[in-house]
Amino acid sequence: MIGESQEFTDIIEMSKKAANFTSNVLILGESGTGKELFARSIHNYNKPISTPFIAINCAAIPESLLESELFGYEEGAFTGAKQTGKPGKFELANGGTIFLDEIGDMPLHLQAKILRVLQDRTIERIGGINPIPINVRVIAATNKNLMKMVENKEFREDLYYRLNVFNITIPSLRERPGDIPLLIDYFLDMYCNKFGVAKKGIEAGAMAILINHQWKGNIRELQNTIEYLCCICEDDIIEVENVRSKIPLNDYTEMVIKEDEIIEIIPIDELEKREIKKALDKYGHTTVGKLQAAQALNIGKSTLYRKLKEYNID
Ligand SMILES: Nc1ncnc2c1ncn2[C@@H]1O[C@H](COP(=O)(O)OP(=O)(O)OP(=O)(O)O)[C@@H](O)[C@H]1O
Repeated sequence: MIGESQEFTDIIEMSKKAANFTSNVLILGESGTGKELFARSIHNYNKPISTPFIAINCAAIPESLLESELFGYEEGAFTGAKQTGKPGKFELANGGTIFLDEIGDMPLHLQAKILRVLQDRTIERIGGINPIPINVRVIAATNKNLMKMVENKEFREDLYYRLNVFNITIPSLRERPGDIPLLIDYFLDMYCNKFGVAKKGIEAGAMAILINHQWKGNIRELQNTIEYLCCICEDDIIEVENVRSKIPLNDYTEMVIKEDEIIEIIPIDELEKREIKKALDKYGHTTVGKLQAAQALNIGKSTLYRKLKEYNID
């Protein structure tokens, strides 16, 4: 997990605390901020590898199937039910963690059922008659404003408080721009390694655009951008032009790049070489031209000849 900003280290500390208990955790944050990564990390911390972690995306499953996915069903519970019945995600997560992703999309009638599971610590398969005891920790996540949903009666208040024992609110990337260079370095390493090329560097201007971009898709968008840059940049250094092909400049980044160009530092020998070439272009490469060039540069003729040799000019 990459990040050194105060905002990030604070939630890492909170996650470590949560990981030491089996209390429920609610992870909030915009899309792509790392909610699933946090959920998996909280689950994995200090636990045997065999402890189950079962994830379900409540927004990706049609409402009609969600109930049977969560709670399972008994043989012949409904038309199309498998002969043998099927355990639900809660049962599969027994002894471990169920990760309810996009909990804000959970229909109200299923919210009531989940609340019952958390209170009674038992589940009932659809069509089943015997409650099955379960011991599961719930980690739920959403990018919706759950508190507002509670106010609007779209999310059950009692379930909200049951889930919100530990609250991890992940700040957006815009709120912690200091972490962007670290993440860029991490993803450059990852993708250059994956594509079997030497690790690429990044020009200061290109870095300025990336740091100042709005990153509405957060770390996921940054990750995809770095993957793209590793693919299209054929040189060792990712330049402004490469980044511009993906991220349009805004007024601010345009200004930052201009400033960067203005204060570009040129090594002294490079500067000397450029000025000598300029003088020779002006006066010509003849003996007389070289004499005039040396005078214009305010150096002796023999110094000019020495430098021509040193810089391999002429
Ligand atoms: N701190 C981090 N360090 C390194 N990689 C990260 C970090 N946070 C997130 N990522 C990476 O960013 C991508 C998106 O993360 P993840 O899927 O956990 O976000 P999410 O908030 O669950 O997204 P969504 O809301 O869309 O489900 C993943 O590839 C994840 O590995």
